[in-house]
Formats: sequence, C-alpha cells, structure tokens
Amino acid sequence: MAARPEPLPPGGLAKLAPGSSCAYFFDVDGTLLEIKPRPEDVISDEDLRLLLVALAAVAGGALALVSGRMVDDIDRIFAPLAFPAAGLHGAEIRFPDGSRTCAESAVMDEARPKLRDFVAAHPGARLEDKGATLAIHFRQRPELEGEVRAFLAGFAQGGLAVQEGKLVAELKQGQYNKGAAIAALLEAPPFLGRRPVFIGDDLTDEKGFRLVNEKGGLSVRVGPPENATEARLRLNDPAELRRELGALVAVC
Ligand SMILES: O=P(O)(O)OC[C@H]1O[C@H](O[C@H]2O[C@H](CO)[C@@H](O)[C@H](O)[C@H]2O)[C@H](O)[C@@H](O)[C@@H]1O
Repeated sequence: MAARPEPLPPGGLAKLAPGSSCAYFFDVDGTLLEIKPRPEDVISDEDLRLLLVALAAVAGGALALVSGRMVDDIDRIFAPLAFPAAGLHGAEIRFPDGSRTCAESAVMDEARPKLRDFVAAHPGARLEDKGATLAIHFRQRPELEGEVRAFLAGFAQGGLAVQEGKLVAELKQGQYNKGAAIAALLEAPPFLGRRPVFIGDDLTDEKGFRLVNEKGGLSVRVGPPENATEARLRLNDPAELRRELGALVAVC
C-alpha cells in the first residue's frame, strides 16, 4: 500500500543490503543520474561507472539497470559497460547470459504517425520513438501536460496503456512493467536466490517497489518525502545514493 517512505535507518544500505546476499536493481534517470533537459544529455561519469563495477563485483554480478530507456540507450550512458538490463519499462530485457527479449514495435505502427503529427503541431513537445514504446516529452513546455496526457489516453485500448513520468507520457503495452522485469531477472543466476533491492524515483518504478516488497526485499525511492509510494525507504537525491553505495562497497 502506498504511504510515505521512511528515511534510511542508521547504518544505511551498508547494513540493510549487504553485497553477500543481495541483488541490486537500479532505475537510471533521477536515481543513478540527475534529470537533464534532454534525454541525450544524460551520460555516466567515471566515478559512477567504477562504483557500479565495484558493487557488481561484491554482489557476484547480481546488478541490473531497470529503465524506461532502450537497453541500447542504457549502454550508451554507461559505455563501455553493459550490465544486465531491463529497458522500455520491462518490454525489453537483457539477461546476464546475454540473451534478450524485446516486445514487438509493430504494435505502435498505427499510433506512431498520429503522435508525430501531434508533436509537429505542438512546438516544444518532442517524440522519443523507442520502437516498442512511444514517449512524448514536454519538459520544454510543461503547460502542455494536460493536452499530452489527454491525447495519449485516447490510445489506451487493445492492450496499450499510458505510462506517466517526469514531464513525459508514454504509450506502451500494458503487460510490461518493471515489477515483471525484476521478477524475470530474479529467475536467472546470479540473481537467483538473492534478496532483491530496487531503487527508483518515478511512477514507473512503483510496480518494481511492490514486487520487491512481496519478495521480502528492499524498496527505496529517491526524492522528496511528501509523495506517497510503494517504496518503504527514501533517499534525497542521486548524490545521497552514491554516498550510500560507496559506504556499502567499502564494508564488503
Ligand atoms: O526509468 P528511467 O531510467 O528513470 O527512465 C525514465 C525516462 O527517462 C528519460 O526521460 C526522463 O529523463 C530525461 C533526462 O534526464 C528528461 O529530460 C525527461 O524529462 C525525463 O522524463 C527517457 O528519455 C525516457 O525514455 C525514460 O522513459
């Protein structure tokens, strides 16, 4: 049930989520990295890459990135690293052995030209065509929010659903979500048998929080305290998450 998350207790993630027994799942935008004006502005720095490599090592490789972005875009951000990953809110998964699943993009063929036309008619709005999902960003014109959401709601039928996010709304296939993606990754070694830890910041992460709660894991939301969430615990921002992960790696 959604409620206000608690701050981390003393000892933080180093105490709550040791690398010897946990599997780590991280959202990207707003969690590992700060939000930027445009999606392509986001890129990992060397410190974060080294931190994630160190954490993956102490967890026996049980670290995955779980994002609304395409897996190829996640790889661009963290290059040359290529972690196990779920992209497109779970519609795309790359398992630790390198095998991949990806939802059909043809399901968006009817909607795609209509979204293009909408964006062309609304300067400042932007279409991010991710194949199996289509996102309309309105960060440059936040006043378009109501119009974008109402427009996309008209496509929410026949298995399609709208995923809301930070100054973005997106058309996806309803059966895919981050909870199902984390559950699928947890079936595969080296995730199998480990306690899941999921850290995210946005509406798309709520099903991931619920899944790890059901599995007895740890759910942590990055962001202000006032919003109700399925996550049980809270961190202020990506910088605090980095400090926590640094401390965790240091004690392992
Ligand atoms: O699940 P995430 O890893 O958090 O990805 C969610 C969406 O992230 C990107 O959009 C968001 O971040 C952009 C860069 O900081 C920002 O400009 C935009 O306003 C945000 O909505 C990405 O572009 C989307 O595809 C992801 O679904």
